Amino acid sequence: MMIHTNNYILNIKELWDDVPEEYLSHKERYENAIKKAFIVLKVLRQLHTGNIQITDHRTPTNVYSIQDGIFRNVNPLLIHIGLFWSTIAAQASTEQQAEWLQPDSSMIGTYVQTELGHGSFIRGIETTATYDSTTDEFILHTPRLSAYKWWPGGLGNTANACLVMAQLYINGTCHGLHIFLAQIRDFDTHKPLPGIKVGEIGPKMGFNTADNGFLGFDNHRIPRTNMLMKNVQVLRDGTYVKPKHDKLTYGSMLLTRVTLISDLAYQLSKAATIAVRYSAVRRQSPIKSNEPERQILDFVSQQHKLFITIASSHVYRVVGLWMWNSHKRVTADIHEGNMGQLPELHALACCLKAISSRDASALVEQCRLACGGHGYMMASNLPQIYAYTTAAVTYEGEYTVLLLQTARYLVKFWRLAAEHKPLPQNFAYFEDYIKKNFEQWRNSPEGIIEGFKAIVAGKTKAAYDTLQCNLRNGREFEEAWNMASVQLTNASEAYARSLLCEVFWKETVQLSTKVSKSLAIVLEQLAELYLMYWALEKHGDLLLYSTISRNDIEALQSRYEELLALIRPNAVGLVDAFDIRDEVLCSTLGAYDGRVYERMMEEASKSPLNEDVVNESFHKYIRPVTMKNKL
Ligand SMILES: CCCCCCCCCC/C=C\CCCCC/C=C/C(=O)SCCNC(=O)CCNC(=O)[C@H](O)C(C)(C)COP(=O)(O)OP(=O)(O)OC[C@H]1O[C@@H](n2cnc3c(N)ncnc32)[C@H](O)[C@@H]1OP(=O)(O)O
Ligand SMILES: Cc1cc2nc3c(=O)[nH]c(=O)nc-3n(C[C@H](O)[C@H](O)[C@H](O)COP(=O)(O)OP(=O)(O)OC[C@H]3O[C@@H](n4cnc5c(N)ncnc54)[C@H](O)[C@@H]3O)c2cc1C
Repeated sequence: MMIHTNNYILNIKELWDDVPEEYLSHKERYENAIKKAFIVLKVLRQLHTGNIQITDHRTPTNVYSIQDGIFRNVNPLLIHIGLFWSTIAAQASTEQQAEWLQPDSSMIGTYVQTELGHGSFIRGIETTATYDSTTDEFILHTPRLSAYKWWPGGLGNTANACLVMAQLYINGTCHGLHIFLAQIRDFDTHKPLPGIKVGEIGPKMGFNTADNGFLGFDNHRIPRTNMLMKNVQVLRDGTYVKPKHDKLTYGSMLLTRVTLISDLAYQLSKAATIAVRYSAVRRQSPIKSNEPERQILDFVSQQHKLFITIASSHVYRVVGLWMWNSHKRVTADIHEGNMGQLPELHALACCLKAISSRDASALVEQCRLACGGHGYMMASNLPQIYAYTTAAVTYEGEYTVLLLQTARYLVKFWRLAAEHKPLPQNFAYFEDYIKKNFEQWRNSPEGIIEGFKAIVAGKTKAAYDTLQCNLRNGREFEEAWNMASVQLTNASEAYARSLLCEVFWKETVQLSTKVSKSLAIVLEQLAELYLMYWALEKHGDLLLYSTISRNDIEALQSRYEELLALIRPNAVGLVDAFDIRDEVLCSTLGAYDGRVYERMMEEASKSPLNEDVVNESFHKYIRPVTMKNKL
């Protein structure tokens, strides 16, 4: 069968709610979401097996993006689809993949890593997998409360299998963290298997249909062949065959961090679409007293809040794709046994995941605030987008922890520079900074990119010098590192921003040669706006570390304001171009037809509190008090 994915899914009636999700209980929400999740899974399986074929050439991304409308919250099978499958595909041996990756598999899985006691510091994970050579099995065990797995999506009620991260023990020796496939529920009855304690962790700020769960093992046995063995093996006699790189086990986190950048770009484009369309419909106060009230989008301060969100969505889409391609390249190298590029990819993924999630949540919130009171309504969908987006600052590597990973990488290169050792081309600017080869400031995108590099060099130097000073004062390295950690994260953040500016600008300039002249102009305006915005935000750093002057900053401010005016006529067109359907936006404020007030009234009429003209609580609680006072 040939289908158009969007039309096909939009026509599956059971996927679309009559009652808004907010009015359901925690339990009803899950049950509603899981019903839909299995309809979506069926479509994905049909696409995978070729039983249905698409005419719109964009799946599974298509299915992925439309699911935001179907669930409004989160697909409880997100981790099954996004992490369980992909981890098996990346880390299981060919034989294991052939067995486990069957399209008609009974396994519904999840990725079980974090524990009550440890999330960031995964070497501290306490769950053990002890090899028993007499039975050729691993014994999974949760030694204490803090070792209970806590958080995995889909674990609470849905999954019957999982990939568990545990400390591998063979003959009393700990070989560190490894991944094991464990069945946790009976495939037929869905009851937890003996030795398994599993449940759901309760309501959260968002992700309330994600079915996050807890899990404990009481000496639960699994076959030896259930350890993921592509990169590392345990042989029948208990011989341990080491991986080529000891962080290959962390590959799923690396991949998800890369993928997340594009997902956050998409969340930003949703928030921008809602806020810009609303700002074109909403009129509030005239600009000149004798004129009619203006669209709020005409207020320059409103443009300042919103156009950076449009631009940032483009930045993260471009940089997300750039990282995706790097990941593909590095993975191919790793297959050939070459691990050389892995540290760089890890360092880039860490800081870009950290900054993209932090930017996205701040900008989504900015869009919500830009919609005034109406942005506070759940029916605007901005609170849900915010709750979803802000979670990404924490999961898959917490913000500060990831920035500190990138800082390790920067400090290594600074040390080389300080010792006058050869540097890779992309860090040649460290040497320039040390030699005080400062470029004359240029008020142009290229000039700003150079300025940002000077900030990276300056902040890395400051952090490095503090580190050295702490060491000279007798501190141990880890303590000295901790004492310098504010400066180290600042250096990492600056590095991420310089990468974002450079990659976005270069990719835009390249893209501009391939599109129409009029489109190229708008794309370059957006890219320039992004660079100017951040140069102005960071003007203090530029004054400290580059050759910028006060006059240059004033000129940047004027150009920035000019760009806001140039982008204004295209603002609605730019968000329309994100091409997000109303069914996915789920917003009274952001629908294509602009019927904001009508939709708000229609949504309000769905409130159960409007079902009775007089709510029964009046008779129970209000009237006895108010009538008594009258007497
Ligand atoms: C309809 C269907 C469509 C389906 C589409 C799916 C699309 C998916 C899109 C995604 C969208 C949404 C996803 C939502 C999912 C939410 C689910 C969330 C899941 C999770 O959160 S899982 C748990 C994640 N946990 C973490 O991330 C923990 C963070 N901590 C760590 O990663 C590490 O511990 C660390 C990075 C802090 C390092 O710790 P440690 O072991 O102590 O190491 P160090 O001593 O610091 O470093 C040692 C050296 O190793 C290097 N290193 C570390 N990590 C890596 C790595 N991953 N790769 C390579 N190298 C690594 C480190 O740099 C050090 O090197 P050095 O010594 O400096 O040379
Ligand atoms: C919505 C959601 C979904 C999730 N889904 C999953 C899942 O499917 N599977 C799974 O396994 N996990 C999942 N997680 C767990 C998630 O990966 C962890 O919460 C995350 O890695 C952060 O770890 P933590 O909670 O232990 O925070 P902590 O590490 O305790 O962080 C708390 C504070 O301590 C600071 N801190 C910690 N260590 C350091 C350090 N070394 N230096 C400086 N500061 C430090 C942090 O910066 C932070 O400010 C999910 C979490 C959320 C919120």
